[in-house]
Amino acid sequence: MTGSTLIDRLESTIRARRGADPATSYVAALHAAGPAKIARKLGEEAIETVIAALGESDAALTGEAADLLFHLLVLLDARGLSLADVLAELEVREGLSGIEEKASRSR
Ligand SMILES: N=c1c2ncn([C@@H]3O[C@H](COP(=O)(O)OP(=O)(O)OP(=O)(O)O)[C@@H](O)[C@H]3O)c2ncn1[C@@H]1O[C@H](COP(=O)(O)O)[C@@H](O)[C@H]1O
Repeated sequence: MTGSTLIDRLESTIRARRGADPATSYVAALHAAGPAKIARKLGEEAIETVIAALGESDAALTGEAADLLFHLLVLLDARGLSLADVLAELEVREGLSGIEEKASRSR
């Protein structure tokens, strides 16, 4: 399974669950709690990922990283954005760093 297929599917699910019943949907519960709650959860997951990276097993780190990525997708979706927008920005930077590399090689 390719990463992009999984991410596409997860992003569609997140979009579809936005307006679901908060009692049965975690995504809907996050949206019902508001953007500050979504941002706070992302921050918590980031901290948990750092803690796992510094002293826990690879399995623990993988699990925390999955939580982090999931909450990032929810946060982006809440702003009408998607991972494709982030990847587009990284692509621009890749192009820029290629230009800088060429420039420094020709100096
Ligand atoms: N991938 C995920 C996913 N990863 C993590 N989580 C939830 O993220 C939360 C992580 O928060 P914590 O570790 O702090 O655990 P917690 O104490 O339960 O969280 P809080 O009560 O503090 O908010 C947990 O409740 C997890 O269940 C996820 N919830 C949903 N998904 C995907 O989103 C889809 C839609 O989910 P629903 O909206 O619930 O239908 C699901 O089918 C899944 O594919």
